[in-house]
Amino acid sequence: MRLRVDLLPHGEYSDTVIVVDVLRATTTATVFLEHHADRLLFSGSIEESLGMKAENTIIAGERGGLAVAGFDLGNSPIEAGAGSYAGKTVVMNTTNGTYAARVASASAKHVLLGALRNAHAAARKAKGLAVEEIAIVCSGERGRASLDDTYTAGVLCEYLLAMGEFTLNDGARIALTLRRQVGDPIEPLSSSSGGMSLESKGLGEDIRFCARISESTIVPTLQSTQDGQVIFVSS
Ligand SMILES: O=C(O)[C@H](CS(=O)(=O)O)OP(=O)(O)O
Ligand SMILES: [Mg+2]
Repeated sequence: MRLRVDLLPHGEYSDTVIVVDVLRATTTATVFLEHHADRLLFSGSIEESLGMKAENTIIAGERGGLAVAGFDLGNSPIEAGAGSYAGKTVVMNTTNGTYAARVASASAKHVLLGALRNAHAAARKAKGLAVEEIAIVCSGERGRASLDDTYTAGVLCEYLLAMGEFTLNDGARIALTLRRQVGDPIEPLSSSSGGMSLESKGLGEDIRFCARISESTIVPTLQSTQDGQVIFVSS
């Protein structure tokens, strides 16, 4: 089986993908499902999100790390964890993560959302689904590779290598080398450009939350892409 890490979304995926945006979209998505959201709908734009306002719908996301005017919530996993979403659809749109997930969903057979929070569960689920390739797709930071997502990809690779044999691409070797050199996740997350930007906005507690490894067994899983709607549910 091939194990591939793309440091940025690439475009074409044939088998199983784990999309990573540890700061913060895939962490926050996991928390929404932990708190019983029926489903997550990843929209293509802020305008599309605002057009989906309805009863039993929560509109969440950010620009520049902060909640958008007219949205119910931002992109904070701590804020998401303060609510209960049973019977609700959460519509998310963020700068990097929801875009990467939409790119992967256009071609892959299976798409999972991974973060440090659900790393072990996401790796195990991907191993169970994949036939020939697991691709870990880092969302990155505004079109550039990011330390936080690359480190998280390294943690996922470590778990996967403990579950079986893989041939690795260069991206997987880079991610593993980073993970093996830097044990503590706080360091790469807080020194990444996304992490420094969150800290400067007073959102440092989110970084600490996102750095906790394998506390959740929830893996957001692509349910459908019908009519251009990219929907994730709990698995
Ligand atoms: O909300 C976040 O943490 C980031 C914001 S930014 O791109 O770093 O300004 O968005 P995400 O899509 O979760 O990377
Ligand atoms: Mg990010």
